[in-house]
Amino acid sequence: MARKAAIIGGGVIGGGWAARFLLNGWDVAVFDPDPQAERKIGEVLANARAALPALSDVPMPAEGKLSFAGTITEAVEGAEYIQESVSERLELKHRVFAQIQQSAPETLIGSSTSGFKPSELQEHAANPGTIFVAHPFNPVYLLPLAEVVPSPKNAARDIERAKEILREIGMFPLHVRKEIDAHIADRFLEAVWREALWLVKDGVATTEEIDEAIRMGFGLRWGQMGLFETYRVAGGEAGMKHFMAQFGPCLQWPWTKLTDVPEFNDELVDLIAGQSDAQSGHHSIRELERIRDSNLIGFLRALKDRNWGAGKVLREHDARRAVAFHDAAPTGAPLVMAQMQVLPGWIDYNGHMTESRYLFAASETSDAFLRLIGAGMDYVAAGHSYYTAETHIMHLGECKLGDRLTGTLQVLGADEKRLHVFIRIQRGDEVVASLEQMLLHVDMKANKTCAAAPGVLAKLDPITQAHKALPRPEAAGRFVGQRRA
Ligand SMILES: NC(=O)C1=CN([C@@H]2O[C@H](COP(=O)(O)OP(=O)(O)OC[C@H]3O[C@@H](n4cnc5c(N)ncnc54)[C@H](O)[C@@H]3O)[C@@H](O)[C@H]2O)C=CC1
Ligand SMILES: C[N+](C)(C)CC(=O)CC(=O)[O-]
Repeated sequence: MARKAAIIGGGVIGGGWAARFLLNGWDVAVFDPDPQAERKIGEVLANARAALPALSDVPMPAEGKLSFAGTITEAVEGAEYIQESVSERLELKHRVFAQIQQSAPETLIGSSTSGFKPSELQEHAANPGTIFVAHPFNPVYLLPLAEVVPSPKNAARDIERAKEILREIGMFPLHVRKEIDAHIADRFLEAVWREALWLVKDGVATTEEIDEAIRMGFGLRWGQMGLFETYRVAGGEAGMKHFMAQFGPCLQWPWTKLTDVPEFNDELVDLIAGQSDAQSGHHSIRELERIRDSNLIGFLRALKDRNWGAGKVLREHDARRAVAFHDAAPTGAPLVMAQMQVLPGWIDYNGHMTESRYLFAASETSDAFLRLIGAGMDYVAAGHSYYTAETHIMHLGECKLGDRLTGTLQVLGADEKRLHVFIRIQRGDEVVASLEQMLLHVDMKANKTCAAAPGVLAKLDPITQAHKALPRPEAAGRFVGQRRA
């Protein structure tokens, strides 16, 4: 029998909660008077089904059953857990809690509220001790954080049970020990939001410039080390105390319109530095720098794979250097088309780079070559592309975490429809894998081969001719299991 959660309020956030519970195997009953609620939740659920499983490396549980209740009473019947996500109006939340507790007086109720304190939510409640804050972040089905904020009226065992339920659906329940308006995260968001509104209002920056300032810089840092660990590293080997000493005086400078700041004194420095030492002191600064850099490489590669934000910048930089490199460099050698680093997610249970990542590395190499000859994303968007029809991979060496790899490409032959290449994945001068591939040029709409565009062939031909002078790789034409000479 699946466990049941009740979602009261099925908008942006309630829909996300419903998806999070459903995809983790819970049955979900939603109550929302909006006649569009079922459609809207269906759209959120479609997003979640397309996204959440991609984060899992184990099979997802069977999806729970979704139902839409006609009343709050029907929704909460038999529910083990209730999440309230109605509009951010305190009197509305009070009314909803009262309706819930008429039929479920003992069931835990998490509120998605962005800013009300639990003690405010609990006012007038028949059983205030079951109401607490469980504040999520949009999209709830992907972002794990839920700020769990109790008041003294909540029993510790109830809060621990609520936190365990949130963990079971893949969330990170951050226990906020002292209730305050907007909890922890929303206070940061509000501070940044208000400063951003001033910058736009005063004509200092546009919304786009502010977003670029975030996602090209500190946004990447905050996503993997937050604020304090980032600044600890920024303090260099002298750590947080040095950082505080250097940047403490800034608190008196007009660096923000938020002017209510704590007095900068030794007590504050010792408090911050002491907690930073307790949080991160088990790593040296150099270790933190390597962890930071490895995390940022993973983030940036993920963004590059999607050609988004800072990843778009990386792709554009590659394209510029590729053209410059190949315009200048003689094409009488295999073309160096890709550089990559073996990331933690590439390591398999044998402790080395997993086999599929060699094909990924070759794909990065061939994709870069296709961009070089004008058959990149814009060419694909116009309806033509090269599809890989055949690959022979030879695994020649083990790659380990952190190895820096290079992908080179040699054209073995080409005509208007076919592109026959030999790719080497190298660690320095060592070839750790070779891949012989045949790619076919395709009309994607007709889904059949066709001649490549004259502009593409014009860029491909000189490389093909130049590569005829290269020695044919010994492994070219081999079949699987063929004995080596
Ligand atoms: N939108 C966001 O980025 C975030 C919002 N929150 C919080 O989540 C809560 C919901 O916000 P959103 O989902 O963004 O708002 P929303 O406007 O998308 O959804 C609110 C839903 O409540 C429904 N509703 C209104 N009265 C109701 C009632 N008596 N019974 C049941 N449903 C009722 C509405 O029909 C609507 O579908 C708010 O407390 C908000 O502060 C929390 C985190 C992020
Ligand atoms: C803007 N906001 C206050 C609704 C933001 C949140 O509450 C959390 C989030 O998802 O950013």
